[in-house]
Amino acid sequence: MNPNLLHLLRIAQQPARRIIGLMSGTSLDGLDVALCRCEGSGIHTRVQVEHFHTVPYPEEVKNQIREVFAKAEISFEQLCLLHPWIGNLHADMVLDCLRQWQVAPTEVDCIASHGQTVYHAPRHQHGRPDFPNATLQLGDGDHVAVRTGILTLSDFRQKHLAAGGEGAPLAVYGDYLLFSQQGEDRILLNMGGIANFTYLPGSLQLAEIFSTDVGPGNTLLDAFTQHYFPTLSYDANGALASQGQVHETLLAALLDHPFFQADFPKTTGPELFNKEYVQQAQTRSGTLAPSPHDLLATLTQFSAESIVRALERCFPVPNLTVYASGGGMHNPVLMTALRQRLPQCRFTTTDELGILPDAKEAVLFAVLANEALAGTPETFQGGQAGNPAVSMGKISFAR
Ligand SMILES: Nc1ncnc2c1ncn2[C@@H]1O[C@H](COP(=O)(O)OP(=O)(O)OP(=O)(O)O)[C@@H](O)[C@H]1O
Ligand SMILES: CC(=O)N[C@H]1[C@@H]2OC[C@@H](O2)[C@@H](O)[C@@H]1O[C@H](C)C(=O)O
Repeated sequence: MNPNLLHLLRIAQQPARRIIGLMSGTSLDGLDVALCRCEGSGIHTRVQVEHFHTVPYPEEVKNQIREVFAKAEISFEQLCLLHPWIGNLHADMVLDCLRQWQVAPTEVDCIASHGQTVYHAPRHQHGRPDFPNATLQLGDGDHVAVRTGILTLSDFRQKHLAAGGEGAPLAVYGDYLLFSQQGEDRILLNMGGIANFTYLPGSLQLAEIFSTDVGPGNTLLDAFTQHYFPTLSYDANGALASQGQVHETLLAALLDHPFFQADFPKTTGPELFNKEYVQQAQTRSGTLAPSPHDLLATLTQFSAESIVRALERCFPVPNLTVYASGGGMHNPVLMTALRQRLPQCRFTTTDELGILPDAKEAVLFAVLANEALAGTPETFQGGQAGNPAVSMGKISFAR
């Protein structure tokens, strides 16, 4: 037998595994690296985050990715080169972290590599009925495995697509395994480039659990902050938005899009929520030249309002505990708007559940890899459409 398979079998049979979860999201801010100790599997999964670090993307890396990011027309050569290039880049970032943490690569069982999403095209967004839901993450797993010497699982979203999902949100699987609690209806709200939430009913009924994207989290805020204030990459602590006024007519135009009326679950990305989206809403509402501060105030309210409306549509009397994560939870203007609009909800963060909010998505990919190795797809049997009962991740051996 190929010794790689014996190695895989040994890792799968261990009571616990050390797995590095990697996530680089739509904000292009960097690579989240979470070294996790995953014990057990399925609903018995226990995770301890041993180390976490976000390795910032240098400006040059962001620029290379931006050449293809969320663009319908690109250089095919650039796309081809980026796939191994990002794989090697992420591998080097992992090796740097391991050196800093004084952990040898041989002490890690597996890497769970999400890769860099460069294009997300659910059918409702591409609008071509003869083509399926599609999504593309770059950063080839074989390159990560060979360069680090660590078994790597990657490209998690394709199985979800193949089994009838939109390739996202995948958070629901890990959220269910780690955070379900009998007797408390929970919302796990992640505000990254795109905002999404998972609903975990206190009844623990698998069929009621679902996860959906709800609209822009920070993606528009980042785009216009960078546009008007080129030395800044985001509106830190909402400092710019807090100096502006919300334009109600522009806000109404921003919220007037079929995406918001479509049924849940649904997914989206910066392919829809981008500068053109805002410019079109400005044209329709006749608000052509709001000041940069007013525009950022309005866009922050837009992010908050799209989250609030999604929650209100799903739960007519939202009386829930909301566990926030992702970069948006550091924005007090956004968080205050959410609290004001949903006074009956209790807002906290996943810290309360033992997972650092900035690490949450990377941890969830470690959990997906743990399930692929040691769990069974049956764990999710009976889940809603959108959560197919499958194991995700492609296996790359290091040798
Ligand atoms: N102190 C802060 N104040 C305001 N915004 C912040 C702050 N810290 C982070 N952010 C926002 O969070 C963003 C990064 O969030 P995060 O890393 O969760 O996104 P992501 O994982 O790239 O996106 P996604 O989850 O959509 O894939 C930044 O681009 C910025 O907009
Ligand atoms: C295609 C893609 O990368 N989608 C991301 C993105 O970032 C947030 C939101 O849009 C979510 O649907 C998803 O990531 C998280 C980790 C998920 O799959 O749950």
